[in-house]
Amino acid sequence: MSSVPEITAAPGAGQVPPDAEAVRAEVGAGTVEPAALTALTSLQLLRRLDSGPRGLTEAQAEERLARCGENTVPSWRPVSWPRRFLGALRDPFTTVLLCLGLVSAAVASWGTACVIMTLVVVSCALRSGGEHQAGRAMAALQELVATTATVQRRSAADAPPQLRELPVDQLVVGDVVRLGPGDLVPADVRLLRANGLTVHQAALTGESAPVPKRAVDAPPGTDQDAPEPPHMCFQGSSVATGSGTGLVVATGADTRFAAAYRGPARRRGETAFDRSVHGIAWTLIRFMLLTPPLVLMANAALRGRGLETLPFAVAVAVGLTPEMLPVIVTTALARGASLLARTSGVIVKRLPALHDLGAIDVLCLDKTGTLTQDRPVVVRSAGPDGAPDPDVLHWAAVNSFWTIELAELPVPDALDEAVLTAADARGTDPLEYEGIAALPFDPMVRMSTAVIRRPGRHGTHTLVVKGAVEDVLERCGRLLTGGGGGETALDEAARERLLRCAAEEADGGFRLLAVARGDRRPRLGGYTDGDVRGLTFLGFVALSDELAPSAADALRVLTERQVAVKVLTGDHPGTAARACRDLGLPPGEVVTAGRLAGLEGPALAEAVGAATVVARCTAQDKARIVAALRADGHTTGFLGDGVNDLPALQAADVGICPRGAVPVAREGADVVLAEKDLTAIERAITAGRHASGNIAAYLRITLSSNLGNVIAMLAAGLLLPFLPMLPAQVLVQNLCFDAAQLSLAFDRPTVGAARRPAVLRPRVFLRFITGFGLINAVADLATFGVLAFVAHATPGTDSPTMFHAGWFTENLLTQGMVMLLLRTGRRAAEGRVVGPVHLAVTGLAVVGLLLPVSPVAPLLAMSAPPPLYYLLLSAVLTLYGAALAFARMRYARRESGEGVPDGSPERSAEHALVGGQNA
Ligand SMILES: Nc1ncnc2c1ncn2[C@@H]1O[C@H](COP(=O)(O)OP(=O)(O)OP(=O)(O)O)[C@@H](O)[C@H]1O
Repeated sequence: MSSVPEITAAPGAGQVPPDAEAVRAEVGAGTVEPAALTALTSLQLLRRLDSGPRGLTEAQAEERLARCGENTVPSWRPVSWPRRFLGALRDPFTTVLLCLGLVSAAVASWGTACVIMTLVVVSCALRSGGEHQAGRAMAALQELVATTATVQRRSAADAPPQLRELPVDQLVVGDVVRLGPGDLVPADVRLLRANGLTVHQAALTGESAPVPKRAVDAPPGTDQDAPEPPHMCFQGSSVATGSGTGLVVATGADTRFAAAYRGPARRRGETAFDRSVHGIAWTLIRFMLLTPPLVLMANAALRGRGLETLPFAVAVAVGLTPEMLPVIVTTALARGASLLARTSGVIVKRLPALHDLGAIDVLCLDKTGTLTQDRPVVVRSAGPDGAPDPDVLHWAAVNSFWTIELAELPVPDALDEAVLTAADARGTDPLEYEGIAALPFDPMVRMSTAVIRRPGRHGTHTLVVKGAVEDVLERCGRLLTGGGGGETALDEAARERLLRCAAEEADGGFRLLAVARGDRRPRLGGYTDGDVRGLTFLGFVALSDELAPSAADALRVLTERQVAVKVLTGDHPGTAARACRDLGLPPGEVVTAGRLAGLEGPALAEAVGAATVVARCTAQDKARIVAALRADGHTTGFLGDGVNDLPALQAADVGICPRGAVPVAREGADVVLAEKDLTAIERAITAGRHASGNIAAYLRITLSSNLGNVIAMLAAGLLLPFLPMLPAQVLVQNLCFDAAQLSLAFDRPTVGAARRPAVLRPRVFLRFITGFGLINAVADLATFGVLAFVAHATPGTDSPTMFHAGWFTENLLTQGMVMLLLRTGRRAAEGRVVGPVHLAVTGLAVVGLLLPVSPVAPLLAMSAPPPLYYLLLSAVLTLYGAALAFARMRYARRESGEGVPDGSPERSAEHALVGGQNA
């Protein structure tokens, strides 16, 4: 990796600043012509933008902000309610309903068309209202984790510049900003200074490897005219390594990112949410589209009817539609997310991520700061022979001091701080050397280098290197011997011995830094990674890092909840394995990323499946492993906080980071924890499983009863000389169902609902609802039998109106029973709580029993059935309830594994289905 020591902007000689009006117009418009960005020298550009190397004054910045507006990408501004309503119309269910409405209107079936339109409007209004509310709540939550930029400003023209953290949206053209590892580039920036700076700009160019950047002041015509000029950093990219200072040249809608932005900020491919909820929705839509032709064919074949059955066929398809699904999904997820934020400080930035949290069956996490506290303390330093040697710590501290100093790192690394604290206590003074250049820590090469000049050695530069043992040893050709400063060649045997020695230290749980040094002739150009060769190995510094207090408990609970934990770390395998063992997580086979290098796809997933720890991972290794696990069918979460965690955060179904993570990780994650505390993840996973459980309950209940109704409608359509249900009745019944089913989004789930990953698998799910739908159909058909008997036994009651009323009552009552018996919510054994579902079911029963006997009944073409009907109906309902309870018990038993071998697809299918009902 190349790096260049600081290059400072050269003066823009001979350039006349434009007149003040022109500057104001240009800055006011928030634009500078692209050619000026690359063609002018830094100083010319600073003048052009009426700024300076010391930054803007607060007054200038305020005036520009008022004139140009905030620095936000236009497409990320809040969506208005009417736009949300129109957006809801694009939902696939709504589209199918609209098509069915058009078909009805085309055959002049106005009643059915009106019913369909009412359903569409009600569900779109509820959905867009819910989304609007959820969007506002999410925006408020996201404010809590909003990214800031380090900006250099002055309180007055003659005041000294001060660095301060500012919300990114407050930046204006002409601001001078500082960039450090893990920072998001907050606007389009022309670099004034850079040190070892590399940026990830995949969001703009698709290139995954970090790209080196440097300040360039040469005249135009060189590589600065390239599409990706090396001295420009664009909004949407992030700092991988090094540091820089830059001038903001474009903000908001004028940035290159805003121009290129189309659609969501990142596309991570199909997530667990897409696979389950969307998968089920599309399967249902196929069924809905198939239904009308099937009904037409059945009527033609069995009753010789023609196209006149089309409105009825359409009504049957509408009956299958779970039109409230989007509303329930949004409500359940939004409610879960806001509860989680209130009770645990966990912020879910993307609503479907809450569902995906509930479906996680593999959680990958880094070690440092997650399993450990990331508060390293130096315990000893030793020479190559293992004997204590304070000199090794001395050189490590010289490296830390000068890399922090020269690279202008805004936040020093915890290891550097620990080394400096320990060396300070022993009287090391790095200022006795002169700092020349620095290659800050790069997680790809796993080392940092400081170039210094030692007192009295004018013709020599000394490279002081510290980093991971294997990597530093690779750059060493010699070895320090004894205390007298003698050196010897580093042969293979010595290398093996040193690696063994390091492994022993790591097995003790220590983090290790290897330290090396090498003298060079001074060079004029900048130092690069290629110069770090032929060093002399000085020894090791060992550091301890206490385990995180809550980690052991959280790991145990995660295991109980059937979440497999994988530790993907950049650290030594021994250190990581020891941390796992001490936390009660058996490390199993410990592999290094190097050993997985040649593996891809299923082979990689299998190798990782057998291991708990994968050590010496780079950022790309972590992402590759997460992607392979996902491709293998796992719903994968990734928890990380460092700059080297970003690709994995984006590759996972759910990227999770703590609030203290580097800005780029916070931006890339879907879920932000208040603390880097594993117990918070466990609570978040539980909340996700509860929300998914309620969505699954809605689907189970709605689809089982809808399917039952459709089968009954088909049978009645073939058997009866009149329509089994009129459009107005379909409408009232559906509206009652919809209102009642909303309560499922607020249901309180059982303890058991969180025991295993909540996955909805479309095929298995459909098998489940077919079973329960058939029971419902049998109940409906039995009701028809009862109605026929009552009509026969009670003279004067054989009218369609009595049939309509009788079936209406039965439908609402059976719907209520299904809701009580198939929901995920609290069972009687867990407490006698009257929840929203109980209230909704009571409402359904009241409407079902009273409406047909009320004065409204004639308006809906209903007439009250005789008492005999109610008597017989109670018998039907009792049998129906018993059948439902029995079927559910059987499913629950199969879910707990009786008769189904462990690990069989059928067993996991049952998990998916009855997820959490069995308390
Ligand atoms: N500031 C630093 N200077 C020099 N070497 C470092 C520095 N920080 C880490 N290292 C070395 O690089 C190795 C890998 O560090 P990296 O930051 O990739 O992973 P980590 O923080 O140890 O683990 P995790 O991936 O679990 O957060 C460390 O084991 C250490 O030897």
